[in-house]
Amino acid sequence: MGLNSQFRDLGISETFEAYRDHVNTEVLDKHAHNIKTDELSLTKAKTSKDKANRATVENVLDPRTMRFLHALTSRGVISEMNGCLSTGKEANVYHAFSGYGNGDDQSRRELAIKIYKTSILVFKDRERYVDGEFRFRNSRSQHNPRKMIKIWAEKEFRNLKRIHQSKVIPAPEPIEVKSNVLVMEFLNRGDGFASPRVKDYPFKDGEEITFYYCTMVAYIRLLYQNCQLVHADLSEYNAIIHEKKLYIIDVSQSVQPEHPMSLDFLRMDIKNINSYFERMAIDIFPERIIFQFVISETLDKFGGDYNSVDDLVEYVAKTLPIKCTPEDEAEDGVFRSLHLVRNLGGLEERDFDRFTLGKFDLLKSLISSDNKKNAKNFTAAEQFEISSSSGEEDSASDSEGGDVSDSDEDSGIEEESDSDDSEKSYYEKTKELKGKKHEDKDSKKQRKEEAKESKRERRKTKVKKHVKKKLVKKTKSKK
Ligand SMILES: Nc1ncnc2c1ncn2[C@@H]1O[C@H](COP(=O)(O)OP(=O)(O)OP(=O)(O)O)[C@@H](O)[C@H]1O
Ligand SMILES: [Mg+2]
Repeated sequence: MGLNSQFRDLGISETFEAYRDHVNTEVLDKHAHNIKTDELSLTKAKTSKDKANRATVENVLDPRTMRFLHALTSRGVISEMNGCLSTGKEANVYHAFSGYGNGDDQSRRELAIKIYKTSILVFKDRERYVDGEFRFRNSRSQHNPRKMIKIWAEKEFRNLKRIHQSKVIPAPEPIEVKSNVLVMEFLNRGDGFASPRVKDYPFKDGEEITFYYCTMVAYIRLLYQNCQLVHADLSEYNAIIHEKKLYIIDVSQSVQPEHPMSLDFLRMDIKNINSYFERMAIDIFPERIIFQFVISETLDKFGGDYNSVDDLVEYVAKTLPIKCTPEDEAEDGVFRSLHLVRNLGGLEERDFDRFTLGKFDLLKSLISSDNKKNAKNFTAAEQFEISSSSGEEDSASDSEGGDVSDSDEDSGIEEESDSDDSEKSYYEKTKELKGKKHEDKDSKKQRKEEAKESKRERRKTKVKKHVKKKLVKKTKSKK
């Protein structure tokens, strides 16, 4: 079955011209009652014209969008517009052709056209992805949804371009962007159908599933390290298997690592990918371990090429430990609830509350193998904040020479606490057991005494909570 019949089944098989006429008629029919045909009043006429121009069909094809499509046709970017491949919450994706040849003509090419919906509601929660993006600092128009959508389409175009040009991760080639219309390469299965999403791919066996899982994990790292991006909506729906290769799509919401929420998005991506592959009944890796694998600049015992997908996939498959025990699950549970803070700029008031509840962690304590290096990366002011807000972390490294697992264990989880062991979370306890299981009674006692003493000392010079808040506010307002 060819594309045309595929689209016929969808009820759409018109060429672009016919399609446009059809759509325009629909718009007229739908909004005829709004268009005044009686006596002309200048102000009223203006309103009516405005309404008709903004009326949308399927939330996508409003007359403005049709004009952009027409402009792309006039410029030869699109020669023929076909049916709809996907109607989503935020965008519809259409199939189209460029060029006029009949198969053997090189210029004839299949395209995927993603048209962002111009309805306002859907885009409401999207600001958080654009907010905090350095690249979009001047172009944010959060009060104008149409401008917002334009930014959104441009963002997807730029992100796609970045990924495509990196040549390390396959992605559809971006071709054009015009307002809310994005033109890109169409990933074709070869028989007229779009290549399947991971969700729909008919995997042969567990080995094949594991291969794509490890590839996905390697891609998350490459996206972060090479493309400087966190996908932020990664799932089995937003990856396509095309010619046996995994392609990443739908990158409009992707952010750079500097984005204040990038680490939260990264953690969410890892969770989504893990939960899909877990359902596919293969062994998966702990989320925290994948997180660490993604953000660590260098990898332990890695002799391969950091730009090579194959080398990274091999490393992932051979090196990352399998998630198998209830403790692993518990650790991931805590990992998901940690508030990830990259630096002072990301500190919020709620951090202090979370901190006292034991849910606070700092990036540097999350990635144990990068601990020392990251600690050095904090500026003096940041160090001050960190030490004043996470006393235990410092006391641990003071008293124990900054030993990696120890500072990890004590990473500021009980700031104000005179809390005893019973108040500690399951996670802290298991971590402690793991880190200190070879310690004898006396040295344990001594270590605890030292820690208590150092806590006592620290309390004497402790910065009060309200002072800390003020300090953070000051730092923020300086930015
Ligand atoms: N370049 C492409 N080639 C082939 N198929 C594509 C291409 N781009 C998108 N698709 C198909 O269209 C679907 C929707 O695309 P995409 O994920 O980019 O839109 P979306 O923003 O997720 O829409 P929504 O989230 O609202 O569902 C994909 O799942 C995929 O099946
Ligand atoms: Mg999608």
